[in-house]
Amino acid sequence: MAKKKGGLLSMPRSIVSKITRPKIDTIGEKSGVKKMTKSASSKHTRTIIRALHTLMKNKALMEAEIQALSNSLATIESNIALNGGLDVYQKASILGQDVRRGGDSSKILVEWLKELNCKSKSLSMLEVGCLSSKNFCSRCNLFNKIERIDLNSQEPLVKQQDFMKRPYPTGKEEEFDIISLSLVVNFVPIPADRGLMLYKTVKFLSKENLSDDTKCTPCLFFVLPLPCVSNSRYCNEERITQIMNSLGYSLLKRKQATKLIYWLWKYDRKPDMTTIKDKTITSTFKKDQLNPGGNRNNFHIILENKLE
Ligand SMILES: C[S@@+](CC[C@H](N)C(=O)[O-])C[C@H]1O[C@@H](n2cnc3c(N)ncnc32)[C@H](O)[C@@H]1O
Repeated sequence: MAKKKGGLLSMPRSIVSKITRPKIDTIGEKSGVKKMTKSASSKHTRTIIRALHTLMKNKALMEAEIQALSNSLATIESNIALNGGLDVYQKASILGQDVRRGGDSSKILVEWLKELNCKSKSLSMLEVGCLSSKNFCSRCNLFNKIERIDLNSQEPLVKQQDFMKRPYPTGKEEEFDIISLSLVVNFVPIPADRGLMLYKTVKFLSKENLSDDTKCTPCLFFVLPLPCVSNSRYCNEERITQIMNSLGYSLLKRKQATKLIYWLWKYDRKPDMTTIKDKTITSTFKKDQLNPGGNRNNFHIILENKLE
């Protein structure tokens, strides 16, 4: 449940707040159980007994909390299953694409690539969160290689793979000119994982043309539902720009539609010039209240200092 390992740090705060520390930490250690003799004072024995009571009370509290959390988890899981899970969600997304935005988002990517004179026909792309191998970019003749992945593949041309667990490239042939993250980052439930996902994109991009202003690759096509930046307490477009800049990206194209926002970001800084050095980024982005107020959502992206 909690990420940090070790002692109280790993417990939910609700539990920790109810836990009282016994005066001695561990029964049976130096404090005297083993050495206890008839001569032990009654004060000393009372301390040991009280400590054990406290530990047992803490244990019972924790077990009750774990049971409650496990019940809540089971309810959430059964609700997900009742709604058909990811599979039904994806089928609804495929059906919903045309109605929602007059075609799939890759149409905008292709328009932009053409506008930017990216007509090489030899581009490679990694499409993360791919629902269909028949979308616009698959029919546009700009790409000579498209690798499509999804957590739950809907067809054989889409590989079932979690981008977060994809091994990093070991050579140029495993890198891509373009990565597409269309409506995927908002799908990731944990804000720090959203940041990690964006960070990981740079690992998979080709480093060729990095500082060549005349080229539009390597680049990232990034799409979010508009309310993620227009109506979130903790995120706005400026924050997205800061995060992307800190990762070495500069904005090439932007389009705001009624429900979605699209960006094309060029990865244009040599690794030694970026803010990422030795797996540490100098700028960190936390859950800062940027737009306080009611009727707002809580979408945000956390970019942590230390990255894998
Ligand atoms: C809302 S759909 C978007 C699909 C499509 N890209 C679009 O723009 O319509 C989000 C998809 O992202 C996929 N996804 C989320 N996290 C992922 C990850 N870590 N690796 C691969 N796919 C992921 C989900 O399985 C889901 O199919």
